[in-house]
Amino acid sequence: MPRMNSMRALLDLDLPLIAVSFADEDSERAAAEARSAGVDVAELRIDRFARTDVGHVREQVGAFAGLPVLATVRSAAEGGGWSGAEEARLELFREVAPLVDAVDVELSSREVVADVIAAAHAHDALAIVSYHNFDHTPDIAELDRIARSAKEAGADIVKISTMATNAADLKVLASLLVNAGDTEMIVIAMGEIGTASRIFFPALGSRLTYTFIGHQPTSGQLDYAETSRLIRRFYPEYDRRKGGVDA
Ligand SMILES: O=C1C[C@@](O)(C(=O)O)C[C@@H](O)[C@@H]1O
Repeated sequence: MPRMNSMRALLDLDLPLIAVSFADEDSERAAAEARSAGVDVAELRIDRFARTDVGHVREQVGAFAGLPVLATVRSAAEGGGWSGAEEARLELFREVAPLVDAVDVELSSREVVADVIAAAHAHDALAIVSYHNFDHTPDIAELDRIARSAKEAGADIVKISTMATNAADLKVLASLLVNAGDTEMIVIAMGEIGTASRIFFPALGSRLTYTFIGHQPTSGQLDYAETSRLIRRFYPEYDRRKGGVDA
């Protein structure tokens, strides 16, 4: 039976969307809180789970039923917690693809990226192809090249998340968004200087902003409550248009 991809339905509204990242701690409670708070997307950071056997991972995804779910198994090479074999990571992606709305795989994960995208597409899940740089923001030519490669690899959404160390970095990332053409993008400037990007890059077309409830995972992130307040403040359409989809 074809299933509805609820993240795609939200994206189609063309509004800023707010994700909260979760590991596998007390998922039933966390999911209930996310549902009642009106979180748009639950990002499951499977790479940060205490256990990654298939049964456990499926159960965790199940706990978030009713919310759009994005599955991430971030490689250690890009700042994630996955240091296991690539084959096992691919297997996890294949297991969750039929259960989730989107997956996030790094462009640099050359061994598995094509297969992860194919697994997502086989189940009508969106493929986010990502690039992270926790050290600096590369120049615009390099970022353009990365974004083009991710798109060519089959990304539905290209995600670029880099450390901003000065105002010029913010401008580089903003120009990437402004010149994205028909490439769907998520662009994040990490670090304290980048905090503004988490609220204002959606105005330039960034499709998702990442937040947390509880412990701050990445420098510069605002928590869900504050993000949600600011998004509502700056995007008056947010509540009005989303109402129809969430119901
Ligand atoms: O890559 C991203 C962006 C992020 O690192 C951030 O800085 O908001 C948070 C991660 O959970 C997510 O997968």
